Amino acid sequence: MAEILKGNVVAAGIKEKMKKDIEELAKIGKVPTLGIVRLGNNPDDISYEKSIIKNCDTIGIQSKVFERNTDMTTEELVALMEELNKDNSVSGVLLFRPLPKHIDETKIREALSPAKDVDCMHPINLAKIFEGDMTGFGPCTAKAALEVLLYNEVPLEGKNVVVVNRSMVLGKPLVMMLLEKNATVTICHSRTKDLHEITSKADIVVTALGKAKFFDKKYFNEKSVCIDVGVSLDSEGKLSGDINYPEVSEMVSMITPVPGGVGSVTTSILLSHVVDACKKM
Ligand SMILES: Nc1nc(=O)c2c([nH]1)NC[C@@H]1CN(c3ccc(C(=O)N[C@@H](CCC(=O)O)C(=O)O)cc3)C=[N+]21
Repeated sequence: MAEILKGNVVAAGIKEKMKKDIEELAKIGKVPTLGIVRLGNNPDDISYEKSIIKNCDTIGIQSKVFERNTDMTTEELVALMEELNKDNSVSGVLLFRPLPKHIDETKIREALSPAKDVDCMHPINLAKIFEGDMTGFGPCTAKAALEVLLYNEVPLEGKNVVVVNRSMVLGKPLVMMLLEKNATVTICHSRTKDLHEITSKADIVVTALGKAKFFDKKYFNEKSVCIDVGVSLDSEGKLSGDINYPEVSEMVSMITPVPGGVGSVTTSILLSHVVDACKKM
């Protein structure tokens, strides 16, 4: 049986530090506030939003949801970002991605002020990650996957890590963060041939496909450390990760569950960024 790497213990440490900061801010009349921009009703956006609002409420951070239709234009979304930049009652902004195909993501990324960019979509903040500077706002999901590995003292130096995701939200920045820890990294994606041949030879596999229960036993070995970042609904409508959990957890050495794994850490990291953004305002 694999060791189950739960997110709540990792998140608890992050929240503890945050609470002290929120108390200090309250003394000077400041309440950290997150603006959430959501286009449409993607299940993984909704799942993240629920987790964010629940955590904001318990920890004393304000959240404001800006819900818009998926047919919104690039210009309208740029205008919303500019409005939020000027809004002194908003400390940080999260825009759910991927965006609808007709939206020009480049323009949107540049529209948000880097100081409010708590999920690292502005090119300036991303560039820092690619230069090996981990001091700014990194992408929350990528940071969460790394935090789970660090908290559980999984060795990274010289290890083979395969990341199945090539997005700017997760795969590409995570690979840069792992390089900083001296891991040997491989990115796989939808056109990768014989994916299981590559993942089953790795020490650590990070999955983020958004295909419920896609990865079965043949993708892993007995020593595999499995970090499941996928969030989607299975055929019964239940929240599920990319990994066929019951089957795979019998075989590998460590695995994160969904829900209750990386997701809960992602939320805490996002909120800690909101607190940091508020401190600098
Ligand atoms: N710009 C951007 N950054 C993201 O980081 C991002 C995004 N867009 N789009 C959507 C995906 C999805 N995602 C989740 C994070 C946490 C949970 C989470 O905390 N889930 C809870 C369960 C919540 C429930 O029960 O519904 C858990 O895993 O325990 C879920 C999903 C981040 N994403």
